[in-house]
Amino acid sequence: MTHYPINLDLTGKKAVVVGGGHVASRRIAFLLQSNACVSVVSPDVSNAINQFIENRQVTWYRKNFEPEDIIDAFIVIAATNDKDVNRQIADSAGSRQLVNVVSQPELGNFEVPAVLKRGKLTISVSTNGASPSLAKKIRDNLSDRFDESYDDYLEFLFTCRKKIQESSLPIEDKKTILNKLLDPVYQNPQIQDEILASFEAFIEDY
Ligand SMILES: C[C@@]1(CC(=O)O)C2=NC(=C\c3[nH]c(c(CCC(=O)O)c3CC(=O)O)Cc3[nH]c(c(CC(=O)O)c3CCC(=O)O)/C=C3\N/C(=C\2)[C@@H](CCC(=O)O)[C@]3(C)CC(=O)O)/[C@H]1CCC(=O)O
Ligand SMILES: NC(=O)c1ccc[n+]([C@@H]2O[C@H](COP(=O)([O-])OP(=O)(O)OC[C@H]3O[C@@H](n4cnc5c(N)ncnc54)[C@H](O)[C@@H]3O)[C@@H](O)[C@H]2O)c1
Repeated sequence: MTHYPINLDLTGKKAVVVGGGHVASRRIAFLLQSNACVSVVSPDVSNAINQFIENRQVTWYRKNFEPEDIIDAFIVIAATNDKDVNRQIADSAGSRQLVNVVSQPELGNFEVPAVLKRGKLTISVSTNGASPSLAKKIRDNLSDRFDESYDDYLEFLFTCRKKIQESSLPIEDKKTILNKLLDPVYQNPQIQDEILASFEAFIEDY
């Protein structure tokens, strides 16, 4: 079996995380970064989750799981340390809900990759459950190669691409310029500023 990789827009979508431990904390942090509307159902929560609750970023239902907790959720994370409860969560979900089961991934319909974010750049690494530790190691190795300067570089490329698309250049020239901008020289912030300051002159050179 092989999985279909996608990047979901979760803005304003209801996410319910069941369990308040280590894995739940990781899931919640990422769901919040994705602008989901997050609730947690658990008798206790980690310090990290408690901080989110105090900041009113997450709603806490301090209780054990019951099937009605996930009725209107778009995305459900079964992250308790009780396999029977995780199975019950998966069984309670409807066929149109996204469900991730952290202890028995085959009971859900998606798995979570190891992720490196640099602004608009997302690098996701998955081993389809063969070795989550390898996914994490590869992600960590890539973090030096794609350092924080990529945040600004991606913004620069995004701005340039919009300008190039709006221009009346022939499609082949547009592609040529877009590819030129991938030369490492354009990762230099000073050069990026210079190009943006006189963009018309820059595209005329090509
Ligand atoms: C990548 C990452 C993303 C994240 O979770 O955020 C992730 N697991 C991470 C780490 C990790 N997980 C585990 C260890 C201990 C070592 C080990 O057991 O190997 C470590 C290492 C560590 O913690 O250092 C234990 C573990 N994991 C799963 C099971 C159940 C099973 O395999 O059946 C068990 C046994 C539990 C038990 O003992 O009961 C299952 C899954 N874990 C996945 C993702 C999905 C497949 C991804 C893939 O293969 O690429 C999948 C299938 C389902 C899912 O979770 O969606 C995250 C690192 C990212 C980060 O740190 O940012
Ligand atoms: N997918 C992964 O990346 C990964 C990594 C490590 C472990 N795991 C698996 O995930 C499970 C959870 O790991 P963890 O480190 O977060 O565990 P944990 O012990 O830190 O947290 C478990 C949480 O589940 C809550 N809980 C227990 N029963 C509940 C119920 N009936 N209703 C609601 N909440 C309930 C507990 O109160 C606790 O907050 C592990 O048991 C293991 O099987 C998965």
